[in-house]
Amino acid sequence: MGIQITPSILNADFASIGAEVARIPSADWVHVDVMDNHFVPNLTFGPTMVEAIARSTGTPLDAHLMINDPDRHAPAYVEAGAASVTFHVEAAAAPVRLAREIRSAGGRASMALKPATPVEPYEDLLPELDMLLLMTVEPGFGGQKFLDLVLPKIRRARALMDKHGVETWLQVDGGVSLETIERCAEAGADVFVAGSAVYSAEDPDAMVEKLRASAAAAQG
Ligand SMILES: O=C(CO)[C@@H](O)[C@H](O)COP(=O)(O)O
Repeated sequence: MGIQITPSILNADFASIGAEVARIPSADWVHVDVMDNHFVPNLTFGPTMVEAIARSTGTPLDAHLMINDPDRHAPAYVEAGAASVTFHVEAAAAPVRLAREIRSAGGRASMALKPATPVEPYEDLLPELDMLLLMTVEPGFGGQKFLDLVLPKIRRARALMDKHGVETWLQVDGGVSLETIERCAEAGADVFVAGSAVYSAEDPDAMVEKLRASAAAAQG
């Protein structure tokens, strides 16, 4: 599978979202941040917008649900066209059932952990997941500073994945840039969300390629 770069459109121009997505043809995924103003103090969009973005691009969508009650709402995002759906374990009532529902609806099931949520209690869930997302900022906003304190957790998550021999991808999200991506890759992450680093670059697509090269170099 190798390194994958998934630009977040949170800091893109929402008035021209189709054109903004078209600026990053080298992206492996497009990361869409769904926020409900309850689980996080910010509000973005719901399945209707995800459906419109999915129609506008051939690049698969990676929907990150920062919402309460994902048990009820997550399957709608698979129906809207997201190929991968991430729910937060802090918000899910029944994460195993939810991961299975996402998979049976045809999506890749992914679970996210906020920076202070430990990974060890969820070790046995890894085979149920296609991806584990470790947040490297507190969720809610783009453009925040990368939290180095998450690096040991990335290493521990990678060790648990190796121990269980699972194919689960390990994603990081928040403050990922040319300055921080190498540290994440060295620690064992293989899927990288980058929002402001991509959309504040003069050439967003060239930045996607630079990020990929940097992560690949760090992994050797
Ligand atoms: O989920 C989130 C924020 O909660 C992220 O996807 C950010 O949108 C990433 O933006 P940068 O930190 O890369 O600017």
